[in-house]
Amino acid sequence: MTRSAIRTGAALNNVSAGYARQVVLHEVSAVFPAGAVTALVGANGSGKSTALSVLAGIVRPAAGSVERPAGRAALVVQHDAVPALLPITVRETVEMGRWAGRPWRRRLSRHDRAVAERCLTRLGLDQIIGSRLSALSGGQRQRALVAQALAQETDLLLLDEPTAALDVPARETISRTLREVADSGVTVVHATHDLTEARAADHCVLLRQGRVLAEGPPETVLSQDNLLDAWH
Ligand SMILES: Nc1ncnc2c1ncn2[C@@H]1O[C@H](COP(=O)(O)OP(=O)(O)OP(=O)(O)O)[C@@H](O)[C@H]1O
Repeated sequence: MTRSAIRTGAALNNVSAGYARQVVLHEVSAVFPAGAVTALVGANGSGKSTALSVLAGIVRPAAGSVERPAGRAALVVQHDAVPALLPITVRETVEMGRWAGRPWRRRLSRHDRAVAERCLTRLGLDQIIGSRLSALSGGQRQRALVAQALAQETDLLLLDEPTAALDVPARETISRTLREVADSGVTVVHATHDLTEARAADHCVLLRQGRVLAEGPPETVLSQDNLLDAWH
């Protein structure tokens, strides 16, 4: 993606943010292009999840500003952060995506159900729609969570290590879906430790100890020197 082709989908402008006892992000500025997949890369604790939470509006910056599309963002947290014993089925999990931001107890429309159905199929979940979330493997659960996020039909899709510890087919299903969603105009941002995946992104933001070490095309951002810097 050339600089001139970049249309901003979301951006952090000089953002400092963190938690009660700790500032995690220090004056972070980064652009997340619309209609593109951005990989957020960095060592453990470098602030990737915190940056996603700031973009999602869950963590409020102590300083700086956040640009994002109007409406809610969909955030897919790491699947082991979701209580495995939630007594709901795969279908219910995905349909919950249609409840997001709506009045409580409003019935799902035919359109809502059709959208959920499409998302279930897209993530290859047709055979297990009636299964309890608690009965699924990590990869199946992750695909259900991605389908739930897609069902929200947002312009900003954020995912925290969506393919970590998944087998190759599950990883490919999710990566292909993220690509298709970005091609439809959505701003997709995923945190990843997988450099192959990061290199397949359109844009890359490399964090080191809560600061942006490099931003731009993956082939330049993920240079040997930058990677050494980021991990030391
Ligand atoms: N909810 C929270 N409350 C307090 N501190 C937190 C919280 N979430 C993260 N932190 C702290 O913020 C720092 C950055 O963590 P963060 O999860 O953003 O990094 P990360 O790059 O996503 O790490 P990883 O690759 O391990 O997932 C860490 O020191 C962590 O302990």
